[in-house]
Amino acid sequence: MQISPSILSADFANLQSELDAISNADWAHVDVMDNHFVPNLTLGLPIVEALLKVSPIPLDCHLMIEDPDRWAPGYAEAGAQSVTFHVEAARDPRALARTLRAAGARAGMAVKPGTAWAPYEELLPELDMVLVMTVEPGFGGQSFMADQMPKVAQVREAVRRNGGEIWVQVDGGVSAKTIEQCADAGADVFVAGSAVYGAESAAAAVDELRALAESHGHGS
Ligand SMILES: O=C(CO)[C@H](O)[C@H](O)COP(=O)(O)O
Ligand SMILES: [Co+2]
Repeated sequence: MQISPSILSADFANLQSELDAISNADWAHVDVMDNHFVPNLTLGLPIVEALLKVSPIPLDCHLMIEDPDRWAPGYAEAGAQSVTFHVEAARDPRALARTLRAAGARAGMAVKPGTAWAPYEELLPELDMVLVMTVEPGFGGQSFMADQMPKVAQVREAVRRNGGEIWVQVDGGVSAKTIEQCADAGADVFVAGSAVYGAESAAAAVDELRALAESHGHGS
């Protein structure tokens, strides 16, 4: 069970200290948005390169961008430890996942709430993580979509069948109120932005979320 706080809800003027505040987390989730794939603009490769130099924990880069086939490899080459692209935007997800792995990153593939999982199951051997979005991508602080839990369970079942060590991540509206149902459905990596950075102590929120997930996990 791993916790990946999203720095989307952090103070962008003080990202180094905001990363230090979650050094007890497993990953720092970095939401890259390009104003095209989603109607919001955050940060890109130069900022990720700067964060990689100072982060006490590895970076989990969630690319909400058009043309990830072109842009995602640069994040892996820069040293990002995990790079997740959206399958809706990728021209050749299989080749892209292979390129990310060859550059030394874990390869993640994300599916939006309206995207079915079944057509992509055959890509599992190329992947280290599947991200099931539990909000429409684009903004932090949105309401959790419990109707995505059957998809989380479907992905977990496919991972079991595939036999690989593939993580199942949920992202969007994850909090102390919603994390247990995600763990019950089969998620094992939990992104939380507002629930961590909106808390009085970000580190305490990370510990609380991890304890809740671990008490409900599927045991892998
Ligand atoms: O990818 C994202 C939005 O597209 C963010 O990672 C996500 O929304 C985290 O924020 P919160 O926990 O506040 O929902
Ligand atoms: Co995200």
